[in-house]
Amino acid sequence: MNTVLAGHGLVKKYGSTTALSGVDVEVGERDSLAIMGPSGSGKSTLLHTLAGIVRPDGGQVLLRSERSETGVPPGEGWERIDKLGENRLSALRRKRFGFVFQFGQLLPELPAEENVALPLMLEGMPRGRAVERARRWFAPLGIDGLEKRRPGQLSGGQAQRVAIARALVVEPDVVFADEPTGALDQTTSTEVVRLLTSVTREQGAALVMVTHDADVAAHCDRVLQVRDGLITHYTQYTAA
Ligand SMILES: Nc1ncnc2c1ncn2[C@@H]1O[C@H](COP(=O)(O)OP(=O)(O)OP(=O)(O)O)[C@@H](O)[C@H]1O
Repeated sequence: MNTVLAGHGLVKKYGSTTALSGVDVEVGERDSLAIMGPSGSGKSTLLHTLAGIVRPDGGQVLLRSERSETGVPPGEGWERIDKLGENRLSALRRKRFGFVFQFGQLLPELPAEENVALPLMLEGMPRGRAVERARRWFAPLGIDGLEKRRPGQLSGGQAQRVAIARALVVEPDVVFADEPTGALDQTTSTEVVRLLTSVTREQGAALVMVTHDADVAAHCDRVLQVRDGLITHYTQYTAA
């Protein structure tokens, strides 16, 4: 596996609650990892720690450095993202990570194409170019023709596809998905997770997904079970 993101010995405490008790986890290019476990077991804390949203109390989060033009990572090859200052961390999150949540969290007043273009505009790309780039994602995600619709005019499954397009538009190294199918029926959920895993893989990105649904998790290469802040089980579906 060509590792892109790794957490080593991750510990996170909230007062007297230990949400993570020393977790080791890695994801690689084109790799998809599902995180499962009972409510309160530490799944979201693990995803947020890997994504640089929650800072761990112990351990390290390492992200492979961006490749230079020669293809060789500069410096030592890894960024300790748990040690970065807030400004660098949020810039890195915008550029190198994509996020999909349970409810797409699309901006209701903007048409779908502008919702997808938003991360590019935040990076300073002019609106016209960003929207043109955003439109390219609609056909691969099976939502062409819906570019001008506002989120309120989309079904739950269509809105999640727009959210997936928005996560991928920056060509991130890692896509984080927190219960991306939690609000969808079984059939739509299967369609959405199939797209999420296949398009992420085609982009060469890694996928880290929290889900309660074993059928959804089975679309990932590996499934990790968390209980009381510890990994209790790994299932490998395909050779990494
Ligand atoms: N911001 C916080 N402040 C205090 N305690 C927290 C905070 N976030 C999480 N916790 C606690 O840490 C533990 C792990 O929470 P986490 O949200 O990671 O679990 P989860 O497995 O994602 O749960 P669920 O499936 O219910 O979303 C729980 O006991 C939770 O109450």
